[in-house]
Amino acid sequence: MTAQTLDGKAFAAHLRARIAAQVADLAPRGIVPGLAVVLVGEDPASQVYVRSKGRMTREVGMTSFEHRLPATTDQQTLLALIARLNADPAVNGILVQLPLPKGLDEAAVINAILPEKDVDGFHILNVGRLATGQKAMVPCTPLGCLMLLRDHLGSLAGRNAVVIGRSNIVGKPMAQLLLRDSATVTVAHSRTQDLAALCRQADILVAAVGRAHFVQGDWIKPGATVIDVGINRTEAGLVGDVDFAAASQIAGAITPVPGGVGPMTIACLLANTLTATARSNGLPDPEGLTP
Ligand SMILES: Nc1nc2c(c(=O)[nH]1)N[C@@H](CN(C=O)c1ccc(C(=O)N[C@@H](CCC(=O)O)C(=O)O)cc1)CN2
Repeated sequence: MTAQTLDGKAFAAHLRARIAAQVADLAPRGIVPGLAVVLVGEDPASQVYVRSKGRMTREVGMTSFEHRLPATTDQQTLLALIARLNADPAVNGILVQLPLPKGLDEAAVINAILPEKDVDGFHILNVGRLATGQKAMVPCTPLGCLMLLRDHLGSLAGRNAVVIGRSNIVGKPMAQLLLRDSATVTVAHSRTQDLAALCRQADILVAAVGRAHFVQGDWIKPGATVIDVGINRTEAGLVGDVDFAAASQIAGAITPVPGGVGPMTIACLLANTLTATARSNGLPDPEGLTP
């Protein structure tokens, strides 16, 4: 069997076009969504992601505000910038690019963002709202995974889902979203016993471990849908957490790396910015952009 490739790049392009149309619909009301991205330090990958975020924000007709601070920035300076962005009515969404340089308190910085402007969905209030089924801002990467899964499978109800990885950015919110869609969810991690056997029971397998080709072909249940969140830079280029060549012989569908989940992350950031803008203006949530 050769798995269907779930083309995140094409899906994300389509999603951005829909967002652009909804942004254009807001213009007659004098509403232009604004997204502020804060980058501290010079991490090369983060610089690439922030550049792409700025470009795509402008492409869908939103206003992009970029704040680049040196790696030596102290906590107080960063918090002062966030306070200014919180108070700025032109800014509907605020994102602090992660990881932050050592010495800065990531949790304190994230929790300083107004929850309604927290387009990353990392603020403790949004985490709690998602976990309790309330209206939340939802983290972009898991939201993108959910969109791909729903598009491919339709209903996720009753399906066995295994999420490998328990990070706050991907693993935990992914598990919450799958639960919300009535999947039966197991979160696996470095201490999980017989991970291969567990994965072989998964109708949906989400790999978010950050280790190149960690998930092997014979871990996959025949016909399963495999979502690879990993982005690992190796001598052979960019690869995922799943051995794509081997897994695609057994899976029913699989996301590639690059071109799978990655592009969905930025498209969902724009979706969240539009959602934040709509909510702050007392408008209904935009069509098809929230879980
Ligand atoms: N504040 C945040 N920080 C980080 C997040 C996040 O969601 N919020 N996620 C990642 C990085 N990230 C966005 O910030 C991101 C990662 C990957 C891609 C992407 O399109 N990847 C491409 C490959 C691009 C490349 O060559 O590196 C792909 O997979 O096809 C977009 C955004 C950590 N930080």
